[in-house]
Amino acid sequence: MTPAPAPLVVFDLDGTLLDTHTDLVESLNHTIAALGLEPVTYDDLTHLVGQGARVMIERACRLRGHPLSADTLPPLVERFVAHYAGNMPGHTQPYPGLIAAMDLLKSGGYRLAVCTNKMESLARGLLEKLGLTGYFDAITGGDTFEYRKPDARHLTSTIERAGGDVSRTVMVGDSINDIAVAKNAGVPSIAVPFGYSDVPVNTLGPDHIITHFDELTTELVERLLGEYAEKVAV
Ligand SMILES: O=C(O)COP(=O)(O)O
Ligand SMILES: [Mg+2]
Repeated sequence: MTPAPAPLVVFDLDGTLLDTHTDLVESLNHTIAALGLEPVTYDDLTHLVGQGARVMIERACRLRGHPLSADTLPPLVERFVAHYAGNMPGHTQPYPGLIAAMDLLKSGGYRLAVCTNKMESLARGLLEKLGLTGYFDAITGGDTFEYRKPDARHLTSTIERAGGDVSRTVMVGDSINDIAVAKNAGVPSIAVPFGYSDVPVNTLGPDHIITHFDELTTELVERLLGEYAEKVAV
């Protein structure tokens, strides 16, 4: 019998791996200030983040009563990217316990990957600045493929790039896109409650919730993989 492939843990980025909120708010407010719009707040972010910078800017402008037309968006996206990339890593930090959890998973032979709707270049730049790139076998963003979360193919393509196997993968995320992409791809999901969901994460129907990364262990991943395999076999 061939041994089971190494388990793979795929992480969302904004609100899951990294607390990016201060820098997202600052760059977003810098961007919409060009239109004379009032700043948005941290609480607004839960409704704005999830589909990348372009959608975040569109949503923020709509929130401030200024819907955009297609031709006004590109320069604003450029303004956001220049400001955000120019300030990286800014105030952004890994959530507590993340590094220790990733070290433990790696020492257990696990593979790790990032599947984010953030632009791939921004995700890579940020992880690089924080010295985290080396942890991941694959990093894919909202513009890496022609599809993105919650489309199952964003996750399955990430798994493929990371050299993982769908039947040995767990997805960790903070918002509806992450839980939905996991369901769509047929992998178990773990939700974290400290990110940018506009609803309590238990209502998203994840297979498990962790409130701190010290709960993310090889035992937990194996248990979820086993339970999920039993569930789909029924
Ligand atoms: O930047 C976004 O809008 C979403 O990013 P995430 O997929 O890493 O949460
Ligand atoms: Mg997220």
